[in-house]
Amino acid sequence: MAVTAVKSENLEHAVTLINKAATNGAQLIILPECFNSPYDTTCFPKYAESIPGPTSDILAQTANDNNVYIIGGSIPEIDNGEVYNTCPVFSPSGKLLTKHRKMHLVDINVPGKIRFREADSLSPGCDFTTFDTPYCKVGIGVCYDLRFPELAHIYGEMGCKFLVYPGAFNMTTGPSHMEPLLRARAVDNEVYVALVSGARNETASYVAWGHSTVVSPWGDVLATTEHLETIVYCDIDPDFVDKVRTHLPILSQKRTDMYSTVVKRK
Ligand SMILES: NC(=O)CC(=O)C(=O)O
Repeated sequence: MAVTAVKSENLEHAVTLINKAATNGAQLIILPECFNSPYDTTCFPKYAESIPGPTSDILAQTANDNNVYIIGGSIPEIDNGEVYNTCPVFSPSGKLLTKHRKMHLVDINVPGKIRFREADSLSPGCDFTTFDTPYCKVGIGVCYDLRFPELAHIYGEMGCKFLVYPGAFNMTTGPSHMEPLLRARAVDNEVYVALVSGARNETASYVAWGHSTVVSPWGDVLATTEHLETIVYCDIDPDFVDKVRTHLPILSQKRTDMYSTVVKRK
């Protein structure tokens, strides 16, 4: 999705795209990171709103109108004076099922290329976020969360077969890192993984890499795109997760007598 600086335009446009995807048969629809605001630390406090709030009300109504799940990308959320980068999730009846506040905030400095520090205006989330669908359990991260294998592993342990990351990789990290990270999380945990990005806008302060992609539990790229706005469609087969796990039972072959991933806070 191409995102502009005008929130109302972004919301209207998101609804148009969701309606189109649903008309074409999508049952679970994912928006990109920061779909109602520029991805810019100076914008987050200005665009921030509560959840539930105006943006989440529109997504709830749109989910209900189309009878689809919506993973609402992310929006700057304000709560008790703190601003979070938050992904709200809606059921086909328009119920807010859960929300994921980006747990790992971007703090990168590649000299001469990119310096970006979300903590300049955001606070980190402290919750693991999953929800059930009739198809499978889904785990949510937001963009930089993809870089942390422990989170994906914990979601796998919680029973998720599909991990979804609304994201906005950039022109420095995206070309080298995004697809390998998606494929690694998929193969490590034998799950489907999707990252949904905003379209590239060369005039924005943060230029997104784009390339929204879905990867199978076997590590194959099932669907992807370039950097312009489009809708990427993909069929997910939760039974294929079981098949891969039977053929390559690595998850039960871990040497948990020697190491483990421990959840310290629920
Ligand atoms: N925008 C992000 O959260 C992540 C990113 O750009 C990167 O990990 O690189």
